Amino acid sequence: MLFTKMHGLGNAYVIFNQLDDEFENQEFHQLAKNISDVNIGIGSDGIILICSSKVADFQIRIFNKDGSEAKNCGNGMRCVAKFLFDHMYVTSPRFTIETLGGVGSVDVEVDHKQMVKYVTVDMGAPKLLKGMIPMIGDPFIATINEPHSFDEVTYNLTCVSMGNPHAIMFVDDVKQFPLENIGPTIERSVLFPERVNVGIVCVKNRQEIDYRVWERGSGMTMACGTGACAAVVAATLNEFIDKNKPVTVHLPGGDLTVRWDESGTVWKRGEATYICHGEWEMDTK
Ligand SMILES: N[C@@H](CCC[C@H](N)C(=O)O)C(=O)O
Repeated sequence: MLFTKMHGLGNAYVIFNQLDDEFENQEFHQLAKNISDVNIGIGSDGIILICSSKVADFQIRIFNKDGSEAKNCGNGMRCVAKFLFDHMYVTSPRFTIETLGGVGSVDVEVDHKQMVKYVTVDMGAPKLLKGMIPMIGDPFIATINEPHSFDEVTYNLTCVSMGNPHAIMFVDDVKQFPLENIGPTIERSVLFPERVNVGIVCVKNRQEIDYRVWERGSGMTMACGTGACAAVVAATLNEFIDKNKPVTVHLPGGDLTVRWDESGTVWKRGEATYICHGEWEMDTK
């Protein structure tokens, strides 16, 4: 089966184009675990399948490194948009992609070789109520700077769903904060029945934030597109930054520009990059 490995700011996915060549009888959860493994597979943060859609131009399915299926993937959307436009599955620079979290539109910008360099994704409106995250507690209230204790330490959480759930904390220094240790505890806390992506944010000024993430199902990654959007929404809700102004999000893998506009939509712009193309040997697994 032919694959393309791509990354969005170091958040790497092995992409299988199912438009021309479909997997037969595959157990995708196990496949994602095998492929993502750096020793017995290709090594990635997960896999993405590009499929046809009844409601949008294309559909993607996203599987994390641990085999769990995710509802949305901001970096994956940019990678898939680049793949589809560069390989001429679409000629219009604007098209739509369906995920389990809904339909988003993408706008591509090309370089001098007519290859996609930047992609802007309409990430939709964030969901804030606990019932929509989902998170235990009153389903009709939002979680903004709410104290919760994990491993006997209290952290203030702001929770945002961008199709997938994010718990955001504000810290003084994202590099010094021990996210590797506390991330897995919060991810699997009883507070979050579907687990959660855990992000830390340091606000540099009203146009710039630092962000690091522990991803549900994939662990530490170099970037998370939905997480960067959730971080900007959380920083706005806590009045550190302003709605409708573009914010540069500095991630370990590079920068994204995110804007939460007055209509409620979150826009995200950034790069997508090829790593390699190859063939996955189905028979040997
Ligand atoms: N890295 C992605 C998000 C992938 C899914 C996430 N781990 C989840 O399970 O919700 C992104 O760029 O948004």
